[in-house]
Amino acid sequence: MKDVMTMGDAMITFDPSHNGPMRYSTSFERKAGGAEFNFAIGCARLGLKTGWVSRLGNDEFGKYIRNFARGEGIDVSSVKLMDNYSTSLNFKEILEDGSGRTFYYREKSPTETLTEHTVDSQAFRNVRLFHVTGVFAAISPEKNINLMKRAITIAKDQGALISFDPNIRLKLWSKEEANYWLTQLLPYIDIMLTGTEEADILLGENEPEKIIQACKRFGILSVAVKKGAEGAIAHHDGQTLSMPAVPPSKVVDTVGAGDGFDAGFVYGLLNKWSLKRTLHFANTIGSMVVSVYGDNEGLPELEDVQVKLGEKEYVER
Ligand SMILES: O=C(O)C(=O)C[C@H](O)[C@H](O)COP(=O)(O)O
Repeated sequence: MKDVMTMGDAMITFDPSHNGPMRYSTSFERKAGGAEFNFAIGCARLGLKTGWVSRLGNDEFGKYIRNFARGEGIDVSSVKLMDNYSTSLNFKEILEDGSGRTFYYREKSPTETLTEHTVDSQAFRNVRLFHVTGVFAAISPEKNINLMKRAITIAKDQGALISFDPNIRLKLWSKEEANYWLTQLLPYIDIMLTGTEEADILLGENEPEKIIQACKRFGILSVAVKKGAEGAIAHHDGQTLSMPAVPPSKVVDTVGAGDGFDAGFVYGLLNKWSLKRTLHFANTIGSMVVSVYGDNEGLPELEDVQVKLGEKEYVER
């Protein structure tokens, strides 16, 4: 039995060695990223038994990403390296305030080869939670929405919860396309993890209370609305709670905070924590991610969060 399963593309992420406009960035650090991949790392570091379904290029970068995931303790038995495909790339621009832009080179993603017929359907059985996001959907909308529906149905039939982060990337598709395809997934979703702008595209609502009500109309009973530095509002078990963000020690790179929040939120729900504890835990992880460079380098292990929350002592030497 796995705690968590996810499916999606991963990329080599090039982080600039200096902040500022990308056109002046002359050196980069080679790392790895991708929404579902970051989520899987976040879950695995918290101690959840995690699996990831993907396709990477049969190249040096694909081997690096697969080894990286394996090193994090993620089950990569459903990650295959494909001949004639190159691993996707992503160059990051980071501005002075930690915000930035991404530049994708992923026109022919190896996950194109992942179909209803080639996917290992066994991967979705016996999992407590299956996490999907709009990034994977955006890569090949028609094929991937069908694949996601099929995988979700397998997981759900065996009792899994389905969590969903719209992760709408307007460099990959338009608002209209995102709305058309992603709304098809909503009737299957149990846990919605969204930002307000994404919710506006998806549900036509950008106020947390209205987002929660709109989700309910699709049968989505657990909702977290992420508002970055303003904190988050969540609804679960009939209770709605708003909590401020946990102030980070510094903000150097905001990418990956949402994925980290998602991992923390599902961790709390899987452990049947109170909504208050779950939301504070997820906010804490988000704040830890933004104070470290990289999409997933700041994702903490469980012990790191416990130290941050004052639940455990940090012993220096
Ligand atoms: O896979 C993609 O296309 C991505 O955009 C990867 C991003 O690194 C993460 O998805 C970060 O997303 P946030 O956690 O919302 O900052």
